[in-house]
Amino acid sequence: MTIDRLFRRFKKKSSSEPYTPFPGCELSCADCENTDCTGCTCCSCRPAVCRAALAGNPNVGKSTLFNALTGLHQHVGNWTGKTVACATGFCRFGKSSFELTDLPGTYSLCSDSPEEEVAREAVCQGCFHVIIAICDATSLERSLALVFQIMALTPHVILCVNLCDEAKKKGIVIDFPHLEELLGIPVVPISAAKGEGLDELLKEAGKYSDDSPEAFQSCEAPPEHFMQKAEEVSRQVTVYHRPEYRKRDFRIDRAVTGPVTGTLLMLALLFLLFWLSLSGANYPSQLLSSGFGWLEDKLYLLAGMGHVPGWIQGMLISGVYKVSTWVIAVMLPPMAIFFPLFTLLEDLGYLPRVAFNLDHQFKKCSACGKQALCM
Ligand SMILES: Nc1nc2c(ncn2[C@@H]2O[C@H](COP(=O)(O)OP(=O)(O)OP(=O)(O)O)[C@@H](O)[C@H]2O)c(=O)[nH]1
Ligand SMILES: [Mg+2]
Repeated sequence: MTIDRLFRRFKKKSSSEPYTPFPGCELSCADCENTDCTGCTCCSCRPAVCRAALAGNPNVGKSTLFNALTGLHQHVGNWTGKTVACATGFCRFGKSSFELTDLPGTYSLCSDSPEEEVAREAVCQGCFHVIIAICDATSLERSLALVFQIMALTPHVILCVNLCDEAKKKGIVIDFPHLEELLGIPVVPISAAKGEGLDELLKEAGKYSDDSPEAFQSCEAPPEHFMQKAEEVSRQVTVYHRPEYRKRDFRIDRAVTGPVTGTLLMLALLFLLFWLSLSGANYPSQLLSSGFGWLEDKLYLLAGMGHVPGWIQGMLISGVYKVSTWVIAVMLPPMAIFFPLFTLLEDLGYLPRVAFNLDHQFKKCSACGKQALCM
């Protein structure tokens, strides 16, 4: 997709000043109107780039926001731990240019898993003008703990409350002005998947571009201290209009992660998935192979009419054609069944529960439950 098409696409979403993704350009001038400044000669001044980090718990939509703003394609999915290394992208909003860094999700700045260390190092290095701390509107109490940890290190924090569309669906109402008052930092509600609230977020972030980044010490306070504060603040600003939604979620969660019910359900679902992929694939496989067989006869007929030498017919039709179509007929149907079903389970949020259920067993082999999803 060309920059112009991207520009037009993003322009449509934005009501006032558009944000414009552009490829890696360190030397973007705030006054330069070019969307791609690579090799631009009019930028004689130093770049006015606001470096912002997207930090937050796993699965709160950091990469979704990063992709929406930069036009890049970071891996997005409904389970935790997809982003394991920092990714950088650029975008522009009005006269401000932004260098955005998508960090791996972390629950705390004191954690010691490799990807969480990457996030901690990035935040503490102090190379960002502002940290955009992303929270999940549907579970504010959990996500706010990390925000408090970041706030203990730097005042340059914006709280971005994502998944507001989901919260609305579940009848969760958050008093954002009160939250802003309690925290003393800007709070911007967004829905990254729908591209809502992104203008306001960039407007807030742009205000920090003149501040100079500074390095911080890693946080020393115990995470429990921040968790308590997070619960308190969340209780004061959140109203649940449909508590039955929460209760139903809890009940389902308890069933799918329970030691007995969770394991039985997981085995049954995995069995069903493989059975559907293998048995269900037989019919389309047969159909494909008879179709390819019919085409093979026609190809031989055509080759005979064209007086193609027998050894070339054998090499091309019995060799290349037959082998490739055989592989397609055997491999394509199971994949066409397995991957959409797997994606459905992912979107339903079941895969993180599988990772949770298998974590204990995987730990015994010095691995972790998340690795089960790749197997
Ligand atoms: N409904 C809704 N879903 C969203 C929104 N933002 C993100 N999601 C979904 O939330 C899930 C997680 O999004 P990611 O962007 O992968 O989350 P992440 O924070 O980068 O996760 P990690 O890289 O694992 O830390 C995906 O299934 C997204 O489609 C939103 O605003 N609304
Ligand atoms: Mg991510």
